[in-house]
Amino acid sequence: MGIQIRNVQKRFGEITVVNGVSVDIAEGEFFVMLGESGCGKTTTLRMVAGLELPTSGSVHINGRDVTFAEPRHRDIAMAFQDYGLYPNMTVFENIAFPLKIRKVPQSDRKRKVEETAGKLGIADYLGRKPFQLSGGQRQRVSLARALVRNPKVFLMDEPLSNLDAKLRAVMRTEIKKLVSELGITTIYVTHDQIEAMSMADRIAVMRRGDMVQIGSPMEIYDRPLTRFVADFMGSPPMNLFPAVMKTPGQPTCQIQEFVDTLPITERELIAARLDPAHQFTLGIRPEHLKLVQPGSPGSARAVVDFVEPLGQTTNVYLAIGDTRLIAVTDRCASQVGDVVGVYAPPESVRVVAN
Ligand SMILES: Nc1ncnc2c1ncn2[C@@H]1O[C@H](COP(=O)(O)OP(=O)(O)OP(=O)(O)O)[C@@H](O)[C@H]1O
Repeated sequence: MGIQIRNVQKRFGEITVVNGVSVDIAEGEFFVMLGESGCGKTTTLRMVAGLELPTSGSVHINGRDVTFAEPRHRDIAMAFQDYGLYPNMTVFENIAFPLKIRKVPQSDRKRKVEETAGKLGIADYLGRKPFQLSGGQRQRVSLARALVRNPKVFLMDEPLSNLDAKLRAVMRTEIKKLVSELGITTIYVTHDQIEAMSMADRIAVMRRGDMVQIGSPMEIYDRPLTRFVADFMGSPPMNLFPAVMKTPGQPTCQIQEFVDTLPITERELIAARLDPAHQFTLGIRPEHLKLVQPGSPGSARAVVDFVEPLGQTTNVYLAIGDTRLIAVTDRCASQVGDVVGVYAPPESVRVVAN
């Protein structure tokens, strides 16, 4: 049950845009495909929807091979960035439309429309036309229309990207709550890492037609496997430093103080996985760096380059020689030009493939 995507590849002429992607999405799971523009997430979603046929590979939905099935035979609902509402129909008629074409009796239709509109907080607008609604209300109507017939699978492509930041935050919580309550298997496409982190049970980070890492939001945030993922997830991004293994188990890095404090398990990992002289990257999240007295044991001397107070936290931009890094701290007394110590707790230092 759920969705199985097996070795799905898509070529448009000479260009391969999806590169043999495989993933099992569990029943009721909220699965997010996250990546930059053009990485193939929409194309992958469209192949699950049946709007695009794979060049090779297969898609199973709830145990059935639907690789070449028409979209309407897949028992899926879809919501996109442009709401796709019928402008001449009222909100009621828009939401009722999928029930009408499935010949659901009129009395059931009314009940289901009112129930779904209630869940999405648009019960008061059923008599209006789409042009009489705000963007957020229109998106709610579009979601109601998708959900009204209790689909098993819900596919969403950047449904919130036309909304302002505050409304996006509200809507992402609402969507997540609603689809979890209804137990619908969901694939959600976005380029917004905050949306992905806050909504997903699992995220697939996509790059150039591949799913480069799949895991829970915190797994991906805490243990990015590659430099690309480390850089992509997190704002401000992870501090990344080139490192090299000159002697097995003894890495050297631009900021040697951080490497010297690496716990032994990380050293073993490095020693086991990488050849001497092999380049890799060390990563440290900005919130894990600590500002300490200059000269404190295990710390590196840094100059404060810029201080960016954000209210709850402060971004402190630092320079250690030519190396730039960012620390996120609570309130920060440091001023531009101050010399501080920067300490990276060993357990927070990550070894990342280039
Ligand atoms: N019908 C098509 N013919 C040729 N190339 C296409 C076609 N559809 C998509 N592409 C190309 O495939 C690549 C992946 O597109 P896709 O829409 O899947 O990316 P995406 O990750 O969803 O990006 P975005 O966030 O911008 O929508 C892009 O380079 C795009 O130009």
